[in-house]
Amino acid sequence: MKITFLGGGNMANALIGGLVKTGFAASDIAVIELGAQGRARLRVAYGVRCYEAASAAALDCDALLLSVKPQQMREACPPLLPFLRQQLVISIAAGLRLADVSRWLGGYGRIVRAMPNTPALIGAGVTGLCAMAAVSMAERLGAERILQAVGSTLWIADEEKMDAVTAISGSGPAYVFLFIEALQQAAGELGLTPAQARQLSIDTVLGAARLASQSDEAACVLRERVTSKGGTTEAALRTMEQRCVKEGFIAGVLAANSRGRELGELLGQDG
Ligand SMILES: NC(=O)C1=CN([C@@H]2O[C@H](COP(=O)(O)OP(=O)(O)OC[C@H]3O[C@@H](n4cnc5c(N)ncnc54)[C@H](OP(=O)(O)O)[C@@H]3O)[C@@H](O)[C@H]2O)C=CC1
Ligand SMILES: O=C(O)[C@@H]1CCC=N1
Repeated sequence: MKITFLGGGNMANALIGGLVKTGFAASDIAVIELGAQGRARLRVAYGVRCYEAASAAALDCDALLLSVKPQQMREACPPLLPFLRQQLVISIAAGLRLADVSRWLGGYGRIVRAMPNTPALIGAGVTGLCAMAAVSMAERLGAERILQAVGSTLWIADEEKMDAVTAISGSGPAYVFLFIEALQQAAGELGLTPAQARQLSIDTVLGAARLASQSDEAACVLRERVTSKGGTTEAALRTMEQRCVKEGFIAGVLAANSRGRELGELLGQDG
C-alpha cells in the first residue's frame, strides 16, 4: 500500500516513524510538506519521498493522509483535486467534519476521519476512526491496516463523538506527559537526582498502565488498593482532592472536547 501525507509536521512524523519501524517500506511513503526544513528532516530520518506541492507523482498512492492543521485544511485541499482518482482519503484533523473536508475536496466521498496519537511513533498509538457512508468495507480495512500498524484502532459510528475521542486519546498523551513532568518536579524537590526522578516516574506510569490494562478491576479499585488507611497515599490523595485535581483534570478534557467542536463549527462555515 502506498501512502502520501499532506503535511509533514509532528503527527505525520509520529505516524511515518511508526510505519517505517513496523515494516512499511519507506519508498511507499511520500510527504507533501511546504517547509524545506521539514522535508529535509523527513528524508534524513525516514528516507521517504518528499514534495513541496501536490503533483501526479506525489499523489500516486492508495491512501492520502491529510495531516495539516485544521486551520490549514481548507486552503490545502483544492490543489489536490486534479490528482484525486480512487485514493482513500484519511483526515486526522481535530474538529473538522467529514462533510466539510468532502466539500473542500469537490464532493469526494471516500473519506475516513481518524484521530491517532503520538505514541504511534513507537507502535503504541490508539486511533478512533469514522467513515463516510460511501467508504467501502475494503477501504475501511485499508484505513485500519494503516493505523493498526502503529497501534490499536476502534470505529466510532457517530461522528459527533470524534471530538470526545480527540479530547481523550488524541490530546491524552499531553496530559500523561504533564503528569510525568509533575512527578519528576516533585521528585526533584524531594532531593532525588534527575535520573532517579525519571526512572521512578516513568516506570510508575508504565507499570500502573499495564496493571490497569491487564486487570479486570476498575481503576478506582486499583487506586484503593494502593491507599493504606492512615498512610502516605491517603495523605497525597486528600491534598489533591482539596486542590480539586480530579475536577480540574476533567474540566480540561471537556475543554478539549469543546474546542474540537468549536474548530469544526468555525472552520466549516463556508457555505
Ligand atoms: N500533534 C498531535 O498529537 C496530533 C495531531 N492531530 C492532527 O494532525 C494535524 C497535524 O498536526 P501537527 O502535526 O501537530 O501539526 P504541525 O503544524 O506540526 O504539522 C502540519 C504541517 O503541515 C504543513 N503544511 C501546512 N499547509 C500545508 C500545505 N498546504 N501543504 C503541505 N504542507 C502544509 C505545516 O507547515 P507550516 O508549519 O509551515 O505551517 C506543518 O509542517 C492537525 O490537523 C491535528 O489536529 C491529530 C492527532 C494528534
Ligand atoms: O492539540 C491538538 O489540537 C491536536 C489534536 C489532538 C492532539 N493534538
